[in-house]
Amino acid sequence: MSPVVVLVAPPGSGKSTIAALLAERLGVPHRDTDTDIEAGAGKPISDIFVDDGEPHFRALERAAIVAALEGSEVLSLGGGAILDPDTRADLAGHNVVFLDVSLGEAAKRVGLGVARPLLLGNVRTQLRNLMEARRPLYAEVAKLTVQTDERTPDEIAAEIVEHLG
Ligand SMILES: Nc1ncnc2c1ncn2[C@@H]1O[C@H](COP(=O)(O)OP(=O)(O)O)[C@@H](O)[C@H]1O
Ligand SMILES: O=C(O)C1=C[C@@H](OP(=O)(O)O)[C@@H](O)[C@H](O)C1
Ligand SMILES: [Mg+2]
Repeated sequence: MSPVVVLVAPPGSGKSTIAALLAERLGVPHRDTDTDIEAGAGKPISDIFVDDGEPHFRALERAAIVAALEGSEVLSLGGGAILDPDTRADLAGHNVVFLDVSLGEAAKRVGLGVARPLLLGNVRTQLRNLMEARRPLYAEVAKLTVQTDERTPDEIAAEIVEHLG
């Protein structure tokens, strides 16, 4: 088995939102590795970062991805999933879509909450650094890139469904 489609991209691009919509349209379940990690750890990602540190979160994330790639859902990953070279290699055989987003739009969408611990402090600066460093990695794993600025989640989901045939 293999996921119907796997969404990768920076925080605020809309991975979790678009994956849920896609799943609804395609009549298959939605799976989000961040949700799986939180369920397994019994606490939110922000607490995992504070209590156990980022390396521990990345280890949980890697395990969640290995398990999810065995499934057949619409899959949304966390923004940093592609930092792991083994994950990038594993994604090679999958239907991976990169949801592209500008810095300004991503910053607007994530807001100032504590749910994304890597963005704490100056959200815009953190996001810019992270997007610059990761852009080549998203592009490397993606079979399709979809622009999300000034488009509704419904429009984006429709474009992806069209490409899936
Ligand atoms: N195309 C879009 N236009 C406007 N807002 C969006 C769009 N896609 C997602 N959002 C909003 O942006 C925020 C982040 O979306 P989310 O799906 O959590 O992103 P990710 O999982 O990539 O971090 C949510 O509040 C969501 O409703
Ligand atoms: O970019 C990252 O490294 C992260 C993105 C988050 O997911 P979203 O991209 O869904 O916000 C979440 O996995 C964690 O806070 C780390
Ligand atoms: Mg998400």
